[in-house]
Amino acid sequence: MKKIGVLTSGGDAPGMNATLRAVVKAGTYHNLEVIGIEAGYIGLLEGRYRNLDILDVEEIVSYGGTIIKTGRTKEFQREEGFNKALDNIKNLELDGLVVIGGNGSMKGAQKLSEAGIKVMGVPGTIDNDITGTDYAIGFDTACNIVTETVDRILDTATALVGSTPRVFVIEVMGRHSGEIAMTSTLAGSVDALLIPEQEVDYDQISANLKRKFELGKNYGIILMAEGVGKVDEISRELEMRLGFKVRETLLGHQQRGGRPTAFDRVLGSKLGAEAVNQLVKGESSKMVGVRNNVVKAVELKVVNSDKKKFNTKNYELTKMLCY
Ligand SMILES: Nc1ncnc2c1ncn2[C@@H]1O[C@H](COP(=O)(O)OP(=O)(O)O)[C@@H](O)[C@H]1O
Ligand SMILES: O=P(O)(O)OC[C@H]1O[C@](O)(COP(=O)(O)O)[C@@H](O)[C@@H]1O
Repeated sequence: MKKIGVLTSGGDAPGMNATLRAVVKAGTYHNLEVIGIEAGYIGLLEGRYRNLDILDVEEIVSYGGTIIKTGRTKEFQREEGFNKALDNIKNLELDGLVVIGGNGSMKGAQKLSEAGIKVMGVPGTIDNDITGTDYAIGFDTACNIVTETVDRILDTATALVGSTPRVFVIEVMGRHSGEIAMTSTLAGSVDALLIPEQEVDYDQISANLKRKFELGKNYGIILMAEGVGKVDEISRELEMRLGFKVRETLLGHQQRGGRPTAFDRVLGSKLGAEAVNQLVKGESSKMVGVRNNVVKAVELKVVNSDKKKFNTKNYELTKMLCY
């Protein structure tokens, strides 16, 4: 093995740069040339790439985003585009490819491996919705940003006394996954959680809030994942039941920016280096992940065959903490 490629794909996630640094460092350590492919599968289609050496990545461990850019492209999923990508991998004479990304990216990685390319996946998505790993790179940073937002809203919620209680609904990312909202509910002072994995019961939420208001609490904080609906519509539903104005916060892409937490830097460093170690050992068609604090490689076909198991224990705990 002489030359490997690396790309970041799908939604960017804080910690992708720490992962890239580890890939380049581990590759260089193993005497490999490392090629950074730009903008995910777009770079494979368009032949956009550059050499990465240790000086390119020396300082990036603390940066958000990804220095080689990420991207989404439907063309890669079509036969013609996919074949173009395969030709470019062959022209580049890559002996292996590290794909850092989310669920869609892992599906693309599996297709490449089925076409004979030696591929190793690394889970990178703030959504933490990938089977085969307890944590994906970026999730911890996103949860910290959401937790800080809840703390800030809590300060203003508790400071101002009005004629009616003040209720705040915060929409966080997660089209298909409530992981960010659920974990941040465990971390902050939250009264209700709305996630796409569970049916939303507006009556139960407003009854719980009213019970707390009767106890003397004069505010409420609700976290909802974007997969449940729009924050303004959810707020109107709650207003109808509560009988007063509900305030909305749409957190958006702030959750994907800024410096990665130490957790995400360490995770990215471990998984990036392990992806290269696995390729050097001759392994392929796998994704490196962390299970019970141990770094392990899982077959991509297992990763892609199942939706990540919902953490029922965490959900039960949120019900108690929100009560
Ligand atoms: N089923 C698939 N087969 C092949 N490639 C895919 C598939 N799904 C997604 N991809 C590729 O992976 C890219 C990233 O996927 P996407 O779902 O947008 O992000 P993420 O990897 O973060 O989940 C897509 O733009 C597409 O090029
Ligand atoms: O940046 P975009 O294209 O608006 O995408 C937003 C989506 O990307 C994410 O931040 C990350 O999703 P992926 O990692 O699966 O791409 C989602 O939470 C969010 O719904």
